Amino acid sequence: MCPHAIDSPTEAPKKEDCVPIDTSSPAIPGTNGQQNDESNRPAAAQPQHHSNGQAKKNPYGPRYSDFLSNTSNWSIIESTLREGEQFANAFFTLETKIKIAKALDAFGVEYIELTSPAASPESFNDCKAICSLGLKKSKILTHIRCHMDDARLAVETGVDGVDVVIGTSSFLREHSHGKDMTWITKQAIEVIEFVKSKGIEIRFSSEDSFRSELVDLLSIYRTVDKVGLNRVGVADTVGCADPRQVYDLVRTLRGVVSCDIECHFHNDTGCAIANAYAALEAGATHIDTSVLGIGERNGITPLGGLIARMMVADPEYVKSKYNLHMLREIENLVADAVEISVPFNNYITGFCAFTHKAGIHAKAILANPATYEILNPHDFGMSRYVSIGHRLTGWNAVKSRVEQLNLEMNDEQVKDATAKIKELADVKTQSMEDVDAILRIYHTAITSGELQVGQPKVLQNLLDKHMPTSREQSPAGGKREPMAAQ
Ligand SMILES: CC(=O)SCCNC(=O)CCNC(=O)[C@H](O)C(C)(C)COP(=O)(O)OP(=O)(O)OC[C@H]1O[C@@H](n2cnc3c(N)ncnc32)[C@H](O)[C@@H]1OP(=O)(O)O
Ligand SMILES: O=C(O)CCC(=O)C(=O)O
Ligand SMILES: [Zn+2]
Repeated sequence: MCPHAIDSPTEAPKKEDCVPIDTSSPAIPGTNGQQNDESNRPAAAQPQHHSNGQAKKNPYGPRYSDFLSNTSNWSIIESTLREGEQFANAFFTLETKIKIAKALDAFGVEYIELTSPAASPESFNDCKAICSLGLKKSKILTHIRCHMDDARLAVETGVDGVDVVIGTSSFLREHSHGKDMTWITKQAIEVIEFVKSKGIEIRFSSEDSFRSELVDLLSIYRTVDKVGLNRVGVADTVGCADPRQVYDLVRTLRGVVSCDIECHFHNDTGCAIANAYAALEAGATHIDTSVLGIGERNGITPLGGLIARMMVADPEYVKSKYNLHMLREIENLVADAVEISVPFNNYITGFCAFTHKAGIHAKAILANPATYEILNPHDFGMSRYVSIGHRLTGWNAVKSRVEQLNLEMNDEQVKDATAKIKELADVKTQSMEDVDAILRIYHTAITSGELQVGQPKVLQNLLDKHMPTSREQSPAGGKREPMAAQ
């Protein structure tokens, strides 16, 4: 963790306290060796097949009634280097911006949005420098006010497109720029015509769309669409919208404009990913993201969270477009740059995103990972873990470890050893090393005849002799829950 982290870190993960089940774990009985067999994953993550060989429909994909849905046809406008720069802790040097831009390009985002060149001389220079990188996949956009001075600067930088924004809600019309809809419309047309005349892409967006009058929104969007532009944007600037409101507005807008529709969602009330999904269902074409969701206040739709959601809707489409194994690297890069930790519960890459703990879950996961996983960690270069050294463990999970350790034990013996692990874990969580030692001591004693099934006291004496720390209290009096995996 970086020294100036503003996140309150949870306890460091302990990968060694878990059983990695991706690599060599043998099957548990009665499961036909399927614990790592991803072909067993249901339609949520891959199409299933009828006996006639035809692919079954993904139950999480669009339904026939979703004729507007673009959940299998959408693009990312990655705004870490614009919205993300508005995050309280962000300061990006040109070197860092270049690293982030190259990583996003390698990941495969369609667009990278940069801070306005009007913000400062360095912002102007950085914009030019990133445009001259010649990225392979991502087009470069910059984000400006609806103002000719900003537009002139923007086109000088060499960007592929310009994202223009102006507030249309009464809040912003009164307190931000003080202009009415007539002025906004006239100004928008002038800026759009100018940017178009330079042969680059142009998008017009209404800031604070969800607190704007619908009639104002539809009127200005219809006007700019007639003028001709690449996209119009809808922005939930204060994070007030819910998925139903988003669906309704985007569906209405889809009937009014013929250009693409971009959407931008703040996460103040926790709806940023759901709103992005609802927007795509209603016919939006582009979603704004930032890495880890960083942005003004608590940020916007996170790149990883959007990917997680869209993988469920159409895994093959997402995999075909993006280099998913890079997600963790990009998140670490940005987390370091803005001096935060990746949250423990982060989508896909959080340290426990693919760690299974409770015995009931562990048994089923070992039989078929799709039982308790809607996403496959392998798709993102991640591993799955089963945590067993705690009081919620079960004999099936312990048996899987016994087999990994190549110890010959029957089910009765495994259950007996499991009871001991649970007894000890009632006092303190057992590390993977502890669990392995208990199992080895148990195995040796049972094989030599020193121990019989159902003799917990004899077993405890053996553990006291060979593993004197086995009953030690944890510093928190045995109440501390384990951290499971990395
Ligand atoms: C919701 C969003 O995230 S929108 C994007 C936000 N991004 C930024 O603000 C980029 C960084 N900003 C900056 O560097 C500065 O604010 C600048 C360079 C854009 C402007 O700086 P200043 O000229 O000092 O003005 P200041 O920031 O105090 O106020 C904003 C000005 O822009 C005007 N304005 C605000 N929004 C818009 C808009 N969308 N279109 C046109 N003008 C606008 C305001 O009326 C105000 O003008 P004023 O100088 O006549 O009062
Ligand atoms: O340009 C846009 O569409 C969005 C601007 C923005 O960051 C916001 O409104 O929150
Ligand atoms: Zn924003």
